[in-house]
Amino acid sequence: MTFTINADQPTETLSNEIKEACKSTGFLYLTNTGIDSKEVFKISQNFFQDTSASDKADYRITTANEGYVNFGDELLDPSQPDKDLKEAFNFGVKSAFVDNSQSLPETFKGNNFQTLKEFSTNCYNLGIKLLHAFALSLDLESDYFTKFHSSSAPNSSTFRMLYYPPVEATTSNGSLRAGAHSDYGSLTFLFQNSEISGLQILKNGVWEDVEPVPNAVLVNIGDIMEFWTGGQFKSTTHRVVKPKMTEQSKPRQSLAYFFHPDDDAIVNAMDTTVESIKGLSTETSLTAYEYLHQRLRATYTSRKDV
Ligand SMILES: O=C(O)CCC(=O)C(=O)O
Ligand SMILES: [Fe+2]
Repeated sequence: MTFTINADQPTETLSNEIKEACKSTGFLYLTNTGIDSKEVFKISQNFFQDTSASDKADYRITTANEGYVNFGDELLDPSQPDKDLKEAFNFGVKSAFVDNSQSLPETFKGNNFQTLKEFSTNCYNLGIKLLHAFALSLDLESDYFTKFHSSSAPNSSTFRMLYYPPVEATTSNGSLRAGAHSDYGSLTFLFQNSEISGLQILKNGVWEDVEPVPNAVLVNIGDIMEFWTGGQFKSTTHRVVKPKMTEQSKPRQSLAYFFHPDDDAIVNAMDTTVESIKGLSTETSLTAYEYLHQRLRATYTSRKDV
């Protein structure tokens, strides 16, 4: 993982710099994003560590993919025998922060709500800047992608807090904190608490460590963007393994912002010589909503909510 790029530069230059990263692994670190995640990490830590199991259960994940994912609930890679070693909380970006319709635990209300909402808005704005840069790097009109990412239309963008408890505090035999998967949307921003290792990407059949870079935001391309660009941008498989022995007494925390197109956006693969991308014919024309649910169904045959 060698790409570390300064976000604070004109979109035209940014587009030149990110092009190679998007076409090779689809993973890159962005520095100087201006997004401060410190408070959000604290809010997340308080929720996972100080909320009772029964209070958490009141907000159990819904069929709309919003709410609390209990430890042992999720299996990102269904070929694995053991569930992921993690807890999570999903905010539907539109329902939590635009419509105020997602029911939230007390700890996410008041000032904390404002902090979370601002963080989510900052991620959205950075996402728009990157989508402009993506379009320019492919010699397209600069609004080619952004016009399908309005902040208010129905969309599946999700802000997710992740909490991986200390390994020694769990009794599971599982070895993966997050099973191998690729993300589904346009792009993902991942904020990590920098001292805990474990994230890996699959490159040419080999798992490679992605070491955290302090104060940088990890960006990765999602499946829908890979399809949209006719396979030019890569949505790479990744996972989170248990950390080094010396770090196993500490939890890993991360914050993921999954940026998706509007549900009704029609996604067609650009001119391409590739016949299919991740099992889907490039002749197919789908809405972003249909695409997402097709991918979810293919990956999570055991999930009831799709
Ligand atoms: O927690 C992490 O570092 C990665 C999580 C991830 O890849 C995901 O939730 O999609
Ligand atoms: Fe992921």
